[in-house]
Amino acid sequence: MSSPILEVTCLTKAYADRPILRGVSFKLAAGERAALLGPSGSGKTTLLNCIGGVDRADTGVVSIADEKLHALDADGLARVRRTHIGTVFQFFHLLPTLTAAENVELPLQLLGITAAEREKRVRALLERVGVSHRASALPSELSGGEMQRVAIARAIIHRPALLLADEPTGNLDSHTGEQVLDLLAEVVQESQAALLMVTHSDEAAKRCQRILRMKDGELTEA
Ligand SMILES: Nc1ncnc2c1ncn2[C@@H]1O[C@H](COP(=O)(O)OP(=O)(O)OP(=O)(O)O)[C@@H](O)[C@H]1O
Repeated sequence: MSSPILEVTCLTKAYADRPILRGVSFKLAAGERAALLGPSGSGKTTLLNCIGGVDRADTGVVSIADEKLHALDADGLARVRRTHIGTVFQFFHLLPTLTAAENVELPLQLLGITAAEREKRVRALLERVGVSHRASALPSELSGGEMQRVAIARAIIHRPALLLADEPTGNLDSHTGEQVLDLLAEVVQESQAALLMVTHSDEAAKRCQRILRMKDGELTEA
């Protein structure tokens, strides 16, 4: 069997001596979609941040596409994040002074992809996520659903192995949220990325094959 895209082993993290993650272990394979559920304050975002290289775990191992995060310096971590990880946030986090197309293009610029190739891929992906007619719009001119479609395109444009989503529908009405969830599931399926999605939404969890639950710093699988 091929090695997992994401392997988390015995991860621990404390804030001011208060344990938040108490030995979290799980694996995700290519094409797998996992919902991460749990009460507020149970450590879901902390876990996502340690996996995404935004925060460092105290002990334990996060391995993404066979790269062990704790062994990397800041440059190495930035490289792994640019290459292997895409992230979708609740509040979209689009850069306000860039157009939709420029936001989506950004990860490819960071990877040094040529302008011609960037333009081709951005155009095709905006088409795929249903916002090609809004390519020249600034984020402030987009609806919430359009912003999240653009953000999803930005998260997958560089074909990452791992997609992290933190409450991707938390700021959308339920109908728009369901459309965005369908899109997210489809693009993950098409790209065979692994998806780890923090959510409080049953609708979001339904679209995942695996349900992981955080409780008191420990992870269990339903
Ligand atoms: N930088 C930090 N410094 C200190 N404590 C923190 C920090 N970040 C998070 N915490 C605490 O760690 C605990 C877990 O937070 P986390 O955001 O991971 O929970 P969560 O499960 O994602 O919650 P929610 O569902 O409300 O977003 C909380 O009690 C939070 O206050």
